[in-house]
Amino acid sequence: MNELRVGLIGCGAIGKDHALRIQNKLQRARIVAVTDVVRESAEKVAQLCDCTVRDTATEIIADPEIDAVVVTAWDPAHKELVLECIEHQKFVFCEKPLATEAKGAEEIIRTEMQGGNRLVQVGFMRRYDKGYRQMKEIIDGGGIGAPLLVHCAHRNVASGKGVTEDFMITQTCIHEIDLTKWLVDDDYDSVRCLVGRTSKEAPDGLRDPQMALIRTKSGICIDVEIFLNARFGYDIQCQVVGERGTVNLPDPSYPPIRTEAMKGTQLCTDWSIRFIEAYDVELQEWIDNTIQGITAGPNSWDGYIAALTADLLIKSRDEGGAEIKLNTPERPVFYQN
Ligand SMILES: NC(=O)c1ccc[n+]([C@@H]2O[C@H](COP(=O)([O-])OP(=O)(O)OC[C@H]3O[C@@H](n4cnc5c(N)ncnc54)[C@H](O)[C@@H]3O)[C@@H](O)[C@H]2O)c1
Ligand SMILES: O[C@H]1[C@H](O)[C@@H](O)[C@H](O)[C@@H](O)[C@H]1O
Repeated sequence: MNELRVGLIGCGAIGKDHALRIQNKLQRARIVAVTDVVRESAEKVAQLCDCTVRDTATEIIADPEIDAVVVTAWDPAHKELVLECIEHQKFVFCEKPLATEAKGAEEIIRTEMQGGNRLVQVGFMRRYDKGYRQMKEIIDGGGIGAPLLVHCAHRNVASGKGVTEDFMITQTCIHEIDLTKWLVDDDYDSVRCLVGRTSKEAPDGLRDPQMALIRTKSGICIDVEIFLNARFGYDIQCQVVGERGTVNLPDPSYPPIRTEAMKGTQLCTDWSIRFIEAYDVELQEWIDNTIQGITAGPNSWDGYIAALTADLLIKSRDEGGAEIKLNTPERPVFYQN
């Protein structure tokens, strides 16, 4: 196969971005069809990509002329769409989270293993970001000694419409849940989630910010600030403290400006720009691997462990911040890269 024929399900913000990057920017793939429960959204993207619109997701997944599927529908739809892809033995790139609860992700790994072929990649794109990759290289090379602590902040300008407290964990913190495990190469042992004073900027019913605390099996302590209504910018921070030094995630580079007795640099205001290069690298690698019939990158097992961790963070938060043990199951050989 020289070119991957891709069908995309969910034509909202990231669906449109991914469709356009596959169509115009990346190599060896083409969007052939899109769908969305809101037909107008699919039509807009189809027009931009010069491809067809299908009435249902099944018409994409079951089409023998489509080699692989990109799922960019909203979180609660992921599980069923991925299961349907597995049923048709179709390669699928699913945006995070793989499922909104661990039991959904568990069903996916069971079905995928029964089918005998690894087909799923989960959109944990931070692993493809240059800054995080540089940090990992330094940590793995022993550049700061053994990691002891990880400090993360995940700040959005504003919570989107309909965002719930559970989404703060399953949709936002899920990035750090996957990322820090990968960064320090350790499994999680226990979690806590604390809620303190809520910002007046947060909408009613959303206790924002929240703080996730995770301890790994080797004893590394990780804190993650989740702040959806931080207002000042889209600000992603990460620092790993080791026995002999620290390493920080570099901020995106912008020219320093001096004006009106102030100096500074611009800040991003959303994820689509902050991680634009990571999305490009992630999807290009997915395309290249899929053409060869390989799945690499974050797989369903990573999606499952992330969902399990998220479930327990929510439970801890709802129980007033109690520490909860994880008892992570061993990664099956099937899911070892
Ligand atoms: N990796 C990242 O950094 C990143 C960034 C943004 C969004 N996401 C994830 O991507 C997904 C989409 O996010 P978004 O910001 O584009 O949201 P969005 O609300 O802008 O778009 C979601 C689209 O999916 C459609 N949809 C919902 N259920 C559907 C179904 N069953 N079949 C077909 N279409 C369906 C909606 O009509 C909407 O057009 C979410 O799961 C989100 O968590 C990931
Ligand atoms: O909080 C948002 C995150 O910062 C983004 O990276 C996306 O994952 C988006 O879906 C979340 O709502």
